[in-house]
Amino acid sequence: MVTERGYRRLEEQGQLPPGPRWWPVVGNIFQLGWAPHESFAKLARKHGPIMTLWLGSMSTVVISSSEEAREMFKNHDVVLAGRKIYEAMKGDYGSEGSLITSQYGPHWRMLRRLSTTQFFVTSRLDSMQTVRSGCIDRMVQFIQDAGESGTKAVDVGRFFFVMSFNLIGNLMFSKDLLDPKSERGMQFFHHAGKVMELAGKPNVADFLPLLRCLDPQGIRRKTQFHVERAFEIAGGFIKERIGISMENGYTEEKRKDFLDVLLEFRGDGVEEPSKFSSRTINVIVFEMFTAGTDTTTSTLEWAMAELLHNPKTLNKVQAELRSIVTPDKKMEERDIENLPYLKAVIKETLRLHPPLPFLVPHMAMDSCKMLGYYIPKETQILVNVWAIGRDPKTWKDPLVFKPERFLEPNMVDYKGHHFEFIPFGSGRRMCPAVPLASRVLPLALGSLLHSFDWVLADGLKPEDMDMTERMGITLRKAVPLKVIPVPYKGWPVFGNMTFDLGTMPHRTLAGLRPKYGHIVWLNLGAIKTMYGPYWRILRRISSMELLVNKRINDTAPLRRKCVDDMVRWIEEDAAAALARGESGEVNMPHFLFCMAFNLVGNLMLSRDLLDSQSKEGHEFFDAMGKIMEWSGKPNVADFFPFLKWLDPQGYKRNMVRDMGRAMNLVSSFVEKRAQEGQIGKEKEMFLAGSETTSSSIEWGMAELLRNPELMRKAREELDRVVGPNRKVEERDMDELPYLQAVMKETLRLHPALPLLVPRNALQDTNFMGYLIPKSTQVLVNAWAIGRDPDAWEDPLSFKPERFLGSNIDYKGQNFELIPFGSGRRICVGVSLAHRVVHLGLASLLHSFDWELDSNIAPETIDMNERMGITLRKLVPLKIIPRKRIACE
Ligand code: HEM
Repeated sequence: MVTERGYRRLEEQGQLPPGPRWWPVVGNIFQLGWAPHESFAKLARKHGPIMTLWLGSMSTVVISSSEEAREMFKNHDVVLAGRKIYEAMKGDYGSEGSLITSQYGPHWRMLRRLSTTQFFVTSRLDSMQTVRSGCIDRMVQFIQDAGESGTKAVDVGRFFFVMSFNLIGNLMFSKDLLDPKSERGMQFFHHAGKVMELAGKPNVADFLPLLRCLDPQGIRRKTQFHVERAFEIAGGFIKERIGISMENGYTEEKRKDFLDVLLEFRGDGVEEPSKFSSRTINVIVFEMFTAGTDTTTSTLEWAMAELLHNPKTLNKVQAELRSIVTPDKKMEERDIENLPYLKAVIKETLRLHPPLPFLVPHMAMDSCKMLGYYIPKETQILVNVWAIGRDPKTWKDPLVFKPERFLEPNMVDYKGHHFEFIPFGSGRRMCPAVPLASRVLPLALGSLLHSFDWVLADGLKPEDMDMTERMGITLRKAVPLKVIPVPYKGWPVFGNMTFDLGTMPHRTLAGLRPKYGHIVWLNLGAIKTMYGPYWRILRRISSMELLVNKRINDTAPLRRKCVDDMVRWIEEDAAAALARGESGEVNMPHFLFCMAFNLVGNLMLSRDLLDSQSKEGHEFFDAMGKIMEWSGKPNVADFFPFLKWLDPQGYKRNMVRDMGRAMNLVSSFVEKRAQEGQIGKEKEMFLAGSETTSSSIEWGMAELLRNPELMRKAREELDRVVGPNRKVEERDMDELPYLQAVMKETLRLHPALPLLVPRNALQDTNFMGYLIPKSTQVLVNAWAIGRDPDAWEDPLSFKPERFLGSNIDYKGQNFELIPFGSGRRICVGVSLAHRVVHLGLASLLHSFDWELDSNIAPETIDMNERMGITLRKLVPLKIIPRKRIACE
């Protein structure tokens, strides 16, 4: 065997892996620092990914890159499968019964086989599923009680610890140890906790053999004391269990726990004992607690901390969860496979915060050669998985918490084959409990994210969170995470839903953007369409084939006629009002709507349908106004199908009535004037096409009236191009860039369909790194996009000039301006609408001077919006037309 002095000579000769200079006696101990994983990573940058350190007299090789780890586990796994036993682990109880601390050999093999074939085997884990979900349910309940319904901060780490402890307790003895009623359980918890605390303390006796017998910090003595107490208690549980099983005998139906497995074990009596002594059982039991609780707790606490530190990610993982597990249900283990993002969150947590940053220290069972270096027998081997998980050579933006990286196809997992990500180790000594951890970690985290919304305590901002690490038995968060759990009630709470939407959904949704980013997930209940039947109407028009270009070109004279009619009606209406001694104000939306409606009627049926003076015209307009009112109110029955027949707010009744009125009128026009029998979709087309065009012209007029200087410019351009002696024609449009800019600016600020027409995801889609599950309704907030300060300078000002000399238009190619949508489902009426809005607005400006009532100053024109079928002006624009001499 090589002596210590011998090792050092070998190092000097360059046969041992290189390393920093060491001091006599203490070696490199002073370079350990408070965060050895970090200090070692720093040293490795200088001395290489396989490096020798002297911890006192303990020669240590540190592996710090995936390539070196691959070499170790692939080619030297057996010889490096020993365990370095620390002082605290040594005791009278020895390492005889322990899987973690036993050296590689027959005893270890027997225990390991027991673990993999009995404890963590799928069939046993499946049969104990209810045990796990029970522990997690109790944790949710404890947190709910402690959080006092969303007002009080809780230390989540403590709850995770209790849950993991009880979980192991149940796996071992079918017993909740941490039950206030079980005093012995609480004592066991106390002593086990102390042992873990002591094991995490650096012990000088490990590094300086001379001091070993002195046990200078008393760590060994104290550890032994607590281990003994814990063993006594566990021994009591075991005895009781043996008593019970003698009394009752085991029946086949009884679910076996780990203790049953240990008690029933019968070995060959040669390489393995014929049966386990109670001491061995005690050691194995105790070891499961030490191995399982702190690792699970630390991972879950870090996962929560990272999510709160990255609210968008939190939002995203909750969205995924709540789309897969409805709020009235509990998350179950079988849901995990449908929650790829949640699994990715767990992996990303383990990448950045492996609970055992050096694995459990390995030891060379014999001397060997690795990567050309000599590794003497009994060298301690530390694999710095913390540094490997943050290696910039392997990981892009290694310090950023980005679960998306694990969503890519063929991405790595932690099963020990991808050496860039080995939080559970690899090879023979790899953690045997991976199958258990893969179930518990996502279930525990997912259940908490599903049951509660989480708010940081004391108004702490995510970016101000302290994310420092503290090294104990595992790598924990230095400052315990304090968060307020707000019970999540999901969509059955109507208040929540109404808040989500409001009567101005585009504004509400835009308001969520600063907090949640550009893609926001909302759970709007069970339905797929947000505004019930009206959106469906609009959706249909976009798939109709009626608006083909050729037809539009051929029908220019019809539009001209409809616009002329409008001008004439306005003139007559104003004259009649003046004759009645009124101011001559006309209700613009009424005439605009009639114009647009007739236009569609003419296009489709070659008939005028409305006459502004007719009784039907007024009745129709009134019904339309009512529909707008009803459709502007969110209807709970649209979100909750089971409420449909109740029609709780009576909206549906009213809507059906008014919709019926409008539809009947349309049908009667159609039948009367066109003698057409079956008209289905076309009826809807009338409403949708008329609404969008007329509301756009109304907004354009309103904006120009508010900005007289802009009105003057638009007028000047018209006078110059068209002149006083003829009407505006569609062919003039190319010569009217300012008018076009006015219309673009109007559609930017006031898109008629602010959320476009909702789309449905036809299949699960990965969209910009987010999972959009099949059937999700996708709303594009064109209104918010048009007002985005990142895309538009001074976005809230009406400035047509911004479009002069620019190529931006609304044909679906410039995504900052998409009032008609884009892509396959872009409004099929875009060319028609383009012509109608320009012709309509131009004719109105060219035919009349417009005056406001003398009490109203331009800048005080009410520009509030109202959401109906389209986004209308809340207060209908009423203005006085004065026929322009120029237009005679
Ligand atoms: C987040 C959860 C967990 C992580 C990250 C983790 C990680 C690890 C690591 C890194 C090792 C050492 C591998 C090596 O030395 O090469 C290990 C070993 C071990 N783990 Fe886990 N573990 C977790 C949960 C558990 C649980 C829940 C249990 C038991 C209930 C458990 C039982 C063990 C045992 C018995 C060993 C020793 C294996 C041996 O030496 O052969 N672990 N674990």
